[in-house]
Amino acid sequence: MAAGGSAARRAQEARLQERLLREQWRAARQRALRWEAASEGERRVAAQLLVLTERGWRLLVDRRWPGTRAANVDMLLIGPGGVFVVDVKNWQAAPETSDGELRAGGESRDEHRRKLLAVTKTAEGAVASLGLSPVAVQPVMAFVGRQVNVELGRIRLLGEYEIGPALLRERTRLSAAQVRAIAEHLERVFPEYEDPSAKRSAPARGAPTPQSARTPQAARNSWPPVAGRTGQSDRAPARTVPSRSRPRQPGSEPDGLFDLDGLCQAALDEARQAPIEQWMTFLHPDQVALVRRNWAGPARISGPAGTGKTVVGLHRAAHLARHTTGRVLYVTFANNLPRVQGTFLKTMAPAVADRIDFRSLHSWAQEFLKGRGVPVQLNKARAETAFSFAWKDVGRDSCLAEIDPSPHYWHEEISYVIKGRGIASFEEYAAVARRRRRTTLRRAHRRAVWALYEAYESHRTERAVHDFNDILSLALEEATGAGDSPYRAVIVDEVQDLTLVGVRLLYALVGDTPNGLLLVGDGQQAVYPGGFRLSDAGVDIRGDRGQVLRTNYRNSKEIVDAALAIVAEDSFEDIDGLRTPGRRDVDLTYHDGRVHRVVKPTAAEHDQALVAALRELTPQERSDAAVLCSSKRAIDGYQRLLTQAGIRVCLLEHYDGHTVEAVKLGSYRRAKGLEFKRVYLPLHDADVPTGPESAETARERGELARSQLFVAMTRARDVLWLGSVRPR
Ligand SMILES: Nc1ncnc2c1ncn2[C@@H]1O[C@H](COP(=O)(O)OP(=O)(O)OP(=O)(O)O)[C@@H](O)[C@H]1O
Repeated sequence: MAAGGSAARRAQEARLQERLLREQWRAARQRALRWEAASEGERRVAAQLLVLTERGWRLLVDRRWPGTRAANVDMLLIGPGGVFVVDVKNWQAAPETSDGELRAGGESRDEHRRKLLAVTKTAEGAVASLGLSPVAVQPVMAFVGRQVNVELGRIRLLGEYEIGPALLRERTRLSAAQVRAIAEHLERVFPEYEDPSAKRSAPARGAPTPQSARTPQAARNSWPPVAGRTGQSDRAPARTVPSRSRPRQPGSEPDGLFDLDGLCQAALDEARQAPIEQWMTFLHPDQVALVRRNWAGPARISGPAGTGKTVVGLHRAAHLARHTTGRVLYVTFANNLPRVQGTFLKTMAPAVADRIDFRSLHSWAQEFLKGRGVPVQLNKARAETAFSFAWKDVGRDSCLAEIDPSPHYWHEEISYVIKGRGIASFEEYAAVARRRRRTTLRRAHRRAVWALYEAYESHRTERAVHDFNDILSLALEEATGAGDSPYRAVIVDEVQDLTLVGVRLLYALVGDTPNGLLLVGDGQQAVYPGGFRLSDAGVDIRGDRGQVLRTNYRNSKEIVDAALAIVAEDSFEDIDGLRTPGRRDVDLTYHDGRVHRVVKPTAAEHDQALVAALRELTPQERSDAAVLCSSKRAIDGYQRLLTQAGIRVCLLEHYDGHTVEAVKLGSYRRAKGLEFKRVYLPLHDADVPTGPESAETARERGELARSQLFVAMTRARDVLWLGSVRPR
């Protein structure tokens, strides 16, 4: 559509929004004015919130705080944006926040903050029993006659006129059915309050029941949330900031009760926002229990693909940030995943997002070293040159070439076994169990590898450069015994992809402190060579500190079966040392996904079929689709092909979790931890050996290729497109 056309459409939408809001506002105002059951302050705030009930929200007013004899909760508001516990304040003096404390008129009012947090906890407990994540429950203090919009820890302080727009602007977390179910549950848990000292007057006839201001179904449904595009949260990052509260300017309030402009703007913002993924809010009660569990030391969550490990990890991060004052590090091996996870967490738990660092291990280690004044000269290309020289000098003509003439295998041996494990002497290397390495190396071979390693180190230091392993080793040295860790807790996602030195480094940051280290991952999804056992790192996980998730929430049986068929013969050793068969049992909950196999006689026809399949999709469907490839060359080729075909592409390395109207394109490895409604794997079987491999190194490479393909296949929720070329 032309720019002018879309501007006209937007203006028309805005006019329509405004007209409908005006009608809803008039209806709500009439009801609020007739409603005599509440105090003046509550009535004024409720008047603001009643307009939300026209848009699918449910308002419970003046409820008894369960477990107390006489305490009440002013309001519980349940809507598409989540559950809000609202405490109304009609104070003479403006609220102030300083050093995390609530004050007014120069005096501490912190008991009000503590009470609101306590009652919020009760509400969290109530919704947790429905499988709703506690992070969806937010405490709000509403100030009558004030203009204020600040945060005090996780509490939002909002003025009478800000509260409606602010809550309306919240992203959609709950469906209409969920809102209904939660409201009904909370209505039971928080019964109507009866003031023991004075009975309040009943509402006027014809007015809605004040304790549960419901609207007729038709009216509530007249404003279903509209799926929009931006996916951006426009809330400021959560922090405690000085109060900017000031009395409302006379004349700035339209008609005394409502800020119609604010509501209109909020409604438009809401319409532009994409619906939040359901999974960010909902957890199974078993998952809620893990999120809240108190662990006396390091803990681990494992389980097959799609079983909610990351979801639990993210909620756990939010939970820890909420219940401690320190920072939380959420770390993975891959570069792009932390950006995506950070975006999800910000939407899910904005109040604590600024206390959780989402980082890839190497970028974090580099920054850590920089902060400590340790010079780092990371240079991948020059380090690789150093290895090429070393191979030429001492590798190429050694006994290693008999096992595998490709320098690549021996480069991996140095990276993942010697340097990845921090091995410092030949004797140590000679004795080490080379986890997940298939070749049998006799002492003479190990000597040759060690000579190659020493030559590499000498060429590397001559060039004064570091490789990625050096960064981790330097950081480990720096962190060991430093005693002043910047983190209260560390959560490691996809832990199976780390090297032993990487795990030791993260362990050094928090040690055995309670709730300090949480390792999340699945050995079957290892996409890098080599490996380690937790015991090698000295991490002791015992009893209930090792948890296994078994319900796959992502893939249908057809997709899981196709993926498991690839790795069925590959048993694997996980980081606890347990050997597990490739074909694992998993409980399935999702039934709609299907596998679409496309076999063509030539590469050109195969690629045409891919383009045709992508062209069939609507723009919305394309933004939920990913084309994944096993090599960089294939990615470059498909990027050209799709772009020429007029299909917009977003490389996975640029994807940050916000919705983009483009097909995602990237490698199997970069797709780790992500998921898409449609996954397209062109030439998926081209590089994957299926028969028995004779050479040990080929066997190892085959296993790794199958693991990577397995990871790529299990990213698919609704459609898994598998392309192959088989000449006739
Ligand atoms: N209790 C739940 N109810 C519904 N969906 C859920 C639940 N828990 C997780 N999910 C969904 O299941 C999918 C997989 O979750 P998640 O990515 O956390 O799994 P994972 O175990 O980390 O997967 P992988 O190891 O394959 O990366 C996500 O779409 C998530 O939203």
